[in-house]
Amino acid sequence: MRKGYLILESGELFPGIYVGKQEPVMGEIVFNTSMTGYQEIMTDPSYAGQIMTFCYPLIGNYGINTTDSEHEKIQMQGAIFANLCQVPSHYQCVKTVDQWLQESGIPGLAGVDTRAVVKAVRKSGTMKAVISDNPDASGVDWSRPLPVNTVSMVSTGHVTEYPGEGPHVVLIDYGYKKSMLKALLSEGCKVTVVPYNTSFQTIASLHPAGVMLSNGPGDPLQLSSLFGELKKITASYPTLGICLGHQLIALTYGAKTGKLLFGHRGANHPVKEIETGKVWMTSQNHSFVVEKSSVDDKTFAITYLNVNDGSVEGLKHRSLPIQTVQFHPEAHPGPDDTHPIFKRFIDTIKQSKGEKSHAVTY
Ligand SMILES: NC(=O)CC[C@H](N)C(=O)O
Repeated sequence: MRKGYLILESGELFPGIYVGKQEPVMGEIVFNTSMTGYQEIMTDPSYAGQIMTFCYPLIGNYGINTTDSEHEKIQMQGAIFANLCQVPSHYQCVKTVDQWLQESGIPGLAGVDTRAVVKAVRKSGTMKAVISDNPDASGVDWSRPLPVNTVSMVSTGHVTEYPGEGPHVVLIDYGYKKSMLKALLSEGCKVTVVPYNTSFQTIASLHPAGVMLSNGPGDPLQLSSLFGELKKITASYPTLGICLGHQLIALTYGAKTGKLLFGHRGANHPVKEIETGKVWMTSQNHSFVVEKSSVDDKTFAITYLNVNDGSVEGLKHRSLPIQTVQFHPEAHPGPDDTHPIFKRFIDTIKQSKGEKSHAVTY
């Protein structure tokens, strides 16, 4: 057992035991309050560049299986645990979290007072942090920048087609989670996954019936050079934007985004659907939000609001078939929850088929 330390840029130091790859790493410290789903969280490309603090005190008790990953590999820079179970029990378990971290070359710390870490992050906000075997914080170079072009690090480099009998959806990959693809395929869609910087012309040549903009890591403004193409794409096809996709659509149509102090990450974030007054429990994972005051009422209707802090959780374009959600409908923390958002998107595609009203020629 080797001692390791989590050092926050604000100066706090938290001791623990090194797990996974025992080497130093720097990232942005965040926390997630979910009680289960650690395999999905660790492989979600939206966490690229971040060190994740798991709030739930016991992680790893059902091990790692071959089916639940959201991507082929672990995406986070590092992981912080209170108790990390080394003897998991589940009929599908193939390895422990520690073994998986080691194989993947990702450092982690176990035995950490994660409640204290969360309190520090809630006070000072998400910030740089390091995992190291050296408790002397004076040696850390905090001026070292964290990567900003994180989407290009996780997006695919090629076009992949998944067959289906239903409407053809082009999924723009900013770091998509497999559950998103699965949700579309389960509705019978044919899906073509394309790289994050695919042009309008290339997408048009695929003749989609609808377009989906995925989740992804980092600040949505890293992709500001793509807003022109995104405007042509979203003005031409029924569009669904999820999380980063939602933020990109808002920015493309003139709204602004800002950064929350410590983000929303967990599986029980209450969101109110404005039209019905119904409250959904949602899975969330984001730092950035669309600023409510920047949403032009003539362009968008706000469709969902966060019950805890009133932040914008969804938009619907007033004249184009564009809908967006900040939360993750594919990650339904209960049995079905917000999956109907995909059904609604497919209904919109079916209704729009043949209609020329929104088609734009460039
Ligand atoms: N899950 C996501 O798509 C996250 C979006 C963005 N990277 C944020 O942190 O706000």
